[in-house]
Amino acid sequence: MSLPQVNVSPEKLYRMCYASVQSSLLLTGIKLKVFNHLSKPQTADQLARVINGHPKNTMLFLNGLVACDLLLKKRGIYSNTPIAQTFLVEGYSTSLGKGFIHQGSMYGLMPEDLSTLVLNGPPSLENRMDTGEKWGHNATWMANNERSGIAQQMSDIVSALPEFSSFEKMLDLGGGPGIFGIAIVDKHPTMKGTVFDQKPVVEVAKGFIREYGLESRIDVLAGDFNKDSLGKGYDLIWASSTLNFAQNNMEKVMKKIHEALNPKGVFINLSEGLTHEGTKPDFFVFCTLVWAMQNPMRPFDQGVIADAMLNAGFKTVKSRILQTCWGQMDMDIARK
Ligand SMILES: C[S@@+](CC[C@H](N)C(=O)[O-])C[C@H]1O[C@@H](n2cnc3c(N)ncnc32)[C@H](O)[C@@H]1O
Repeated sequence: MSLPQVNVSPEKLYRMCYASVQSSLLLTGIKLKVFNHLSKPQTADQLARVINGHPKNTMLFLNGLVACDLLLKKRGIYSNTPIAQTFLVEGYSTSLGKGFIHQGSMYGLMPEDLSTLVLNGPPSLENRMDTGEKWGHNATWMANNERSGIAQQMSDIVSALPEFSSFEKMLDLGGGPGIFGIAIVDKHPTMKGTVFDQKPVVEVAKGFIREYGLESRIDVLAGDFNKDSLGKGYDLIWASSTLNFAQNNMEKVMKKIHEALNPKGVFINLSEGLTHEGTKPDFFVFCTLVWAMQNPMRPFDQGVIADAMLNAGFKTVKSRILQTCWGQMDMDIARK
């Protein structure tokens, strides 16, 4: 009897099996405030005393975080790497820890939970994520997701549009905490803006508008974009990661957007755009999988938004694929 002939390596499977260790290390580091403490370099024993931890296991845990490149270790002294220092220390406008804890609890499904979703489909309506209360609750940490790079990147792109200087009024549709709208309005000397979202969410947006001193230029409009008017007279409408909630109503909502724009107005949508029959880019396949299983909506396939824009009467649509810190995304720019 001889050993089997193996022509393919199972290494990828081992790595997938242990991938959840990395997310547990990240989330536990946030929970135990390790990154706050390691803003000041220290040994494992020193940190164990601070967090009241078991010395050997604290050292093993910190070694795991070093393997993830979130910490550095030099002669037994641990310190944050720049990515941990910028995004995982609490109390900054770029702190992402709170959001990761929330998202981790949603994505960190145990195999039995995922089997239930695969076998039984979405849970009852009470667990749905698209209620105004849930989004209102999440809007504060969502702001840090937005202002940790992507809002800056997008406002650079929008402000480089040839017609940008002529814009007088914009709408941030499904704007959440409103950071994209704030970043775009801030690039313009006079343009006014409105953040449209569900009532509990715009209440949070008001706080951020105040924080950036834009109360005289940005207001909020509470409503449901599937049912309510979006207002009118906009030169620019911006929507990011939000039209998934209009998926069953896309034709109507896109027509509303078209009507709410002034002649020659511009609608820009930023969303995931899945390709290869819904299997790429892997970042969005992974990060949308659980909510798509739990909710009625699903991630967009590439080109769906652009087609809807043309069907609603937009004259031209230009589509771009962008590398962002939220993964590869599609920007569709429609002109009326
Ligand atoms: C994923 S968040 C995106 C927020 C922000 N645009 C961004 O890119 O970070 C989706 C937003 O859509 C809003 N939303 C969902 N359904 C909506 C509806 N029917 N009417 C208005 N807003 C809605 C949610 O309240 C939430 O703020």
